Amino acid sequence: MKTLGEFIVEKQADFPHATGELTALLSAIKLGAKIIHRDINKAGLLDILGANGVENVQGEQQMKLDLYANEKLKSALKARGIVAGIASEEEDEFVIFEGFEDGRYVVLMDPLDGSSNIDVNVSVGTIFSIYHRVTPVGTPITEEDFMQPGSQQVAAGYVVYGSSTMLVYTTGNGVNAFTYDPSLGVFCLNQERLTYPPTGKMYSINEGYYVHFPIGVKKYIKFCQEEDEATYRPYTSRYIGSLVADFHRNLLKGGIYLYPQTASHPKGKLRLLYECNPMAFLAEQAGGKASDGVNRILDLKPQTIHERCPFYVGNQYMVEDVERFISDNQ
Ligand SMILES: O=P(O)(O)OC[C@H]1O[C@](O)(COP(=O)(O)O)[C@@H](O)[C@@H]1O
Ligand SMILES: [Mg+2]
Ligand SMILES: [Mg+2]
Repeated sequence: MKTLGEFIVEKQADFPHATGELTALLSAIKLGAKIIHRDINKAGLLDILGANGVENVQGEQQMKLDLYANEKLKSALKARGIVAGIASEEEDEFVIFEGFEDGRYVVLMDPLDGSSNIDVNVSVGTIFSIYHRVTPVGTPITEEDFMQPGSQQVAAGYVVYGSSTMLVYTTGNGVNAFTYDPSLGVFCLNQERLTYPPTGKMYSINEGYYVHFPIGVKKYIKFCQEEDEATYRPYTSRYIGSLVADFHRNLLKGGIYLYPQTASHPKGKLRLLYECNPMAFLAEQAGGKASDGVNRILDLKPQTIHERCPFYVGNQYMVEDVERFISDNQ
């Protein structure tokens, strides 16, 4: 058995100039994940279930669980002194860690993904994305540090709080997956260099918005439902409604996740910086592909912290199929 801590330190040895900072940063995320795991598992007992996720954690002030996750991750990251600031789904603006201008990293995160699923005991997640800052170390960070294309990510990953809690991450050298053992308090390696299976049989999309999808996506959905033995169609439809959980299942079983433009979200719902980019990095590292329907996600140049984009991610050939349907039906 190998723990996540041991694994990270072992991998650090592959980089002779490594300072240990990224190792410490990943440890901070690991700690944040353990805290969130603990409190999500007690959600019912702590009376934090409710229509809009309003909760009262540990007898303290009322806050939503995703805000609580945000605070826990933020303080775990800040305590290490190596992160100069963060951007988060739960923060309107990026946050400067005062006094930590020497930090070389910035972190972007979705502290609790799919949080509406908490109320019904369905898997949720945490997503993180790590960059080297582009402004000089020693100065306050600026928005520029967060407006980097996803191709510049140093590391990215997610934690899925499911029937077990798993942490899956990449530093650009393959995807590694760890399962949390709560009795020991450690994440244990269970798959190194994880890749998509060669064939995918699942498609994941909220078909409730079908009438508003671009025509190419509508035709792709019909394609998924047609019978064709050679290409394993019809595919199976699976949609949890937590990006992390849907992505994780498709990574293990093979499949595609789609979130196109809809009437309520004309640019797509998912956020480029802390949902699409980290998942795209993982997907590519696992031999898959991520696209906005036309462009590679990791090549997009962000304009604002919370910007959204259409998202298609999964087995490479499946993403290419949907891209073809989109381009043929412009
Ligand atoms: O309910 P919809 O429209 O299908 O949206 C589901 C998507 O929205 C999200 O919940 C957005 O994430 P947050 O819960 O972090 O806001 C994704 O996890 C998920 O894939
Ligand atoms: Mg989310
Ligand atoms: Mg969220």
